[in-house]
Amino acid sequence: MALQQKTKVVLLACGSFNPVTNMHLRMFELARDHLEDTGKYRVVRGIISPVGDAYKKKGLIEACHRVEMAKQATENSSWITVDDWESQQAEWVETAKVVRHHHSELLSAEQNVDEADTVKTVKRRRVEENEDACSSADHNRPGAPELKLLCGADVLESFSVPNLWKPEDIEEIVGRYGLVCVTRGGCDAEKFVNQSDVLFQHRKNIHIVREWVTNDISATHVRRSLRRGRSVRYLLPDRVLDYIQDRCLYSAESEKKYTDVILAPFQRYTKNTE
Ligand SMILES: Nc1ncnc2c1ncn2[C@@H]1O[C@H](COP(=O)(O)OP(=O)(O)OP(=O)(O)O)[C@@H](O)[C@H]1O
Ligand SMILES: NC(=O)c1ccc[n+]([C@@H]2O[C@H](COP(=O)(O)O)[C@@H](O)[C@H]2O)c1
Repeated sequence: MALQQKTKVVLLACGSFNPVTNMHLRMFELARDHLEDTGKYRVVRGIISPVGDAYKKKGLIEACHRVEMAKQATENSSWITVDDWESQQAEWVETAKVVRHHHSELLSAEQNVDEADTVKTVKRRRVEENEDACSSADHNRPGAPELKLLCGADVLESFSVPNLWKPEDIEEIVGRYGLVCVTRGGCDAEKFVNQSDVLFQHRKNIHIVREWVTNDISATHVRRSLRRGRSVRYLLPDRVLDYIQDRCLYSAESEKKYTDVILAPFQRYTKNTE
């Protein structure tokens, strides 16, 4: 009974995943525990959405590899999946648009279930018409799942970087969908929310998840260690490490990619404000 009243949540993480690390996976587990501890939510799915190549971040290797590594990393997870829609778009896609896309996918999936259920329910009603009223609880459908953006505190703090995010996108993400933010060394997420009027206004929709074990595994650190021939075992799943080593994916050469190229959001917003 109580389980049915909980709001279903799908967590969406957008990022480079260059490459996916154990911390990316842990971020999902921490967020799920945190939301479910409130007693209000049931986290039903996690989605990793690697950014497309057009994001042009320094050292970003091809999306097909980043997607494949994320798939290998989540192979044993019962609830974290990888979606390549964003990575396949020719242009860089704003995160608010990615969230909108996944939200509408969720709603249509839910609608399909509803339609199938309506047919079943009509048939079943004919059989159950004379049955005890208590059995009608069986027809209650839980609401559509909510989609929340999952990120680290560095992404939250990047909201204040000029020309990186559109204010209306931030408002839409925190106001309409919601944000789950995992603390990260060097960032003070609570303070940041308190100092921003728009974030403070939507603070009930911003869930800050504290990672008590300081864990600053970063993809940058992994790439740097790989270039230097240092071990990165246990910082990322073994399958991902094998995938990288089999293809020599990260090198001094790959790190030079997009050097001196302006990051897609800066390019877009700087142009638009001229
Ligand atoms: N150690 C960490 N703690 C909390 N959040 C993290 C951590 N590592 C990554 N994240 C979050 O995971 C998401 C995707 O991250 P991303 O792919 O940019 O990884 P990254 O390690 O920050 O990458 P890079 O080092 O290349 O900048 C982001 O929301 C980021 O904040
Ligand atoms: N305006 C925006 O929507 C905006 C700006 C900067 C980064 N992002 C996203 O945040 C993520 C950040 O990834 P990195 O931390 O690897 O740069 C990416 O998915 C990127 O698309 C979105």
